[in-house]
Amino acid sequence: MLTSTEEMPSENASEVLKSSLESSPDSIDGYPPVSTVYTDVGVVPEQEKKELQHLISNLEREMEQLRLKQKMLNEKRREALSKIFDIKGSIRVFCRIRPFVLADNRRISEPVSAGSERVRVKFGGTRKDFEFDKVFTQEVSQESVFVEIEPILRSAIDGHNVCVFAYGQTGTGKTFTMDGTNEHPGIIPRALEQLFHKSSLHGSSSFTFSMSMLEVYMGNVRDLLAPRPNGRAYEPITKCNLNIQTDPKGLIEIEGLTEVQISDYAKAKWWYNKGRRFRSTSWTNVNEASSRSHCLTRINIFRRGDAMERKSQLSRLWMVDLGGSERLLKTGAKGLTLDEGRAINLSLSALADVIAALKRKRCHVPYRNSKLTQILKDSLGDGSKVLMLVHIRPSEEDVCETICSLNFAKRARAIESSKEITTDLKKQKEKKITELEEEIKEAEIQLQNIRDQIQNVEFKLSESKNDEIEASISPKDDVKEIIETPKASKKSIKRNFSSSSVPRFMNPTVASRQRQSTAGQDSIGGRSKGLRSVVALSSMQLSCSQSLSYSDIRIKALLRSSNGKSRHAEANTVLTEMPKCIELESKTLNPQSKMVTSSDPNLRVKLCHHRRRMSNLI
Ligand SMILES: Nc1ncnc2c1ncn2[C@@H]1O[C@H](COP(=O)(O)OP(=O)(O)OP(=O)(O)O)[C@@H](O)[C@H]1O
Repeated sequence: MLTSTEEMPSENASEVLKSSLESSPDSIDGYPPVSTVYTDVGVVPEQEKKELQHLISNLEREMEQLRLKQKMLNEKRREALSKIFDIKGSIRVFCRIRPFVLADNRRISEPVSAGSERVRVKFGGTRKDFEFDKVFTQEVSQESVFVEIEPILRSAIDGHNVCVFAYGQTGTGKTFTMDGTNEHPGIIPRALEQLFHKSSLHGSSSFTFSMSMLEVYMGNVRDLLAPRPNGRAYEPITKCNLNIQTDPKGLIEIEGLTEVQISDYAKAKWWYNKGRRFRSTSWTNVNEASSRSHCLTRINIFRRGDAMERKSQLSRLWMVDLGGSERLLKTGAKGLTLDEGRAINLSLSALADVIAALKRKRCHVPYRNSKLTQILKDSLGDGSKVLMLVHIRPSEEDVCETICSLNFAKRARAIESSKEITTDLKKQKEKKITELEEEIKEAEIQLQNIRDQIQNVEFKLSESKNDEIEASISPKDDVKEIIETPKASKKSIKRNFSSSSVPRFMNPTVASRQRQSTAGQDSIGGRSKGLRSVVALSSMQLSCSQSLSYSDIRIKALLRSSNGKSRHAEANTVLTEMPKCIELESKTLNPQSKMVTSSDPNLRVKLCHHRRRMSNLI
C-alpha cells in the first residue's frame, strides 16, 4: 500500500504532490486536500480544438502528397529496372566456377580459365570460348554472387514472375550456391531476408508472402512441407505424386500443395530448413550428399497497392536447385540411383528445350515434356525473368561434363550469341545501362528521404490525433462508458447511484461545496466532477471485484489531464511507460479497506490520492 512520498519514484509526481502540499495548509496526513487535485483538470477551449483539427488535416494532406511522390519514385525505379532487363535480356545466364577443395587432390592442370563474362576451356589440344552475362570465378564469395542476383529478386517484388535455377553436373556447388551453409548462406536464405526488407521499404504497397517447397523426384511431384506424423525426415512424404492443373487464368496450380504464410524472415527460414531436411539425397562417387531430385522453393508475393488499386497482384519467385546432370557411368550409379540420374537428365533436357524455344520466341514451347517444365509454365513465359546459374568444376577429369554444361548454357543464350553485336552497339548498350542504374540509385536516395519525411509526419499526426481524442473527451461519456462496461456491476452501480442511497463518501463535503460555489460556472469544475465520478465509479466497480483496464485511451487521457502541471510532458511518459493493461484489483468488498495496485508510479500516486481522499471523506 502506498502511503508516503518516499514511494513516488516519478519526479513529476512528487513535484505535483509537493506543490500541492505547499499550497494547502490544511492537508490531512501529509496529503493534499481534495481541491488541489481537481483544479488541475482543464477543458480544451473550442479555438484550440479547431486549431488541432486544422493541423491534423494539414498533416494528412502532407502525408498524401508524400505517398504520391513515393509511388511515382517507385514507378520510376521499376521502369528503369525493367528497361535494364529489356536491354540485357529477360533470360540471363551466369556461370560459377567452384573452387578446388581438399578432396580435389588431382590439381595437375586447370583446363578452365575465366574472365568477367567469358570462360575458356582447353580440351584435347583445342580451346573453346563461352560467353556469359556474368562469370563468378573460384574466389567469388556468396555475398558477391547475391549482389548480382538482387536486381532480379527486386523485379519479383515489382510484380514479375522470376525463376532462378542452379544448373550443373553433380558436385559442382549448386546446393552450396542456393542453400549455402550457416557461415556462408546462399541465395535462398538471403533472398528471403531481402524480400522482407525490400518490401518493408516499398511504402506505397503492402505485401504478404507465402511459401511452398516441392521436389520433382523420378517424375513425381512431392510436397516437402506436408506434415509428417512425427515430423521426422526419414518418415515417408505424405503428399506424393501431386497433380498439376492450369486454372482459367492460365495460372499453374499444384493440387494439395502445402502453402504456408510467412510473416517474417525467422518464420520463412524455419519453414525453409524444414523443407530442406526432407529432400531426397544419396551418396554417389562424386558427391556424398548428392541431390537426387529437383528442389523447388516457391514464394508467392501478394502485393496490394494504395486505396486506388483495389486488386492485389500476385507474382511468383521460384528458386530451383536442379538435380545434378551426370554421366551415369562416372557416378557409379546402379539400380535406383541410376534411374534417378536418368530422370534428372531427361527433365534437364526438357528444360533446355523450353528455354531455347522461349529465347527464339517460338510459338510452340514444349512445356508438357516434363513435370518440371509443366510446374514452371506460368513463370517462364512472357514478362517473366529467368536466371540460369551454370556451375562447373575446373578440374581436368571433369572437362567433358564442363563442356556439356557450358553447351547447355550456350543454348540458353543462343539468340544473343548468334547475333553479331558490334563493339559500338555494345558500348551504346552499356552506356544506357549505366544511365539507368544511376537513375535507380538516385530514385532510391530520394525514396529514403521520402520515407524519413513520412515517418516524421506520421509521428506528428499520431501525436495530434492523441491530443484530439484527449480534447474531445466528455466527462459524461466517460461516466456512461464505465457504468456500461461490465454487466455484472451494473446492478450494484445503479443501486449505489440511486438518489436516496448515495454512499456517504459520495456526499459533497464542505470543501467541495465551497469549491463548487467558487468555480461553479467554470467548466473545469465539470471536468473534475467527471473525473471524480470516474474514480468513484471505478472504485465501486473495484469494490465489486471487477477490474478496470487502463488500456482505454480515454481513461489514460483523463488521468493525464488530471496532472495539469505538464500535460504534454507527462502524456509521453504515460503512453510510453504505462503497461498495456494495468489492472486495478480490489482485495475486499469494503471500500474503506480497499487496496488499489498499479505498476505505474504516476498512476499509483494519483490512485493513492483518490483512495485517501475517499476514505477521509467517510
Ligand atoms: N563455391 C564453393 N566454395 C566452397 N565450397 C564449395 C563451393 N561449391 C561447392 N562447395 C562444396 O562442394 C561440395 C559439393 O557441393 P554441392 O553439394 O553444393 O554440389 P551439388 O552441385 O549440389 O551436387 P549434387 O548435384 O550432387 O547435389 C560441398 O561440400 C560444398 O560445400
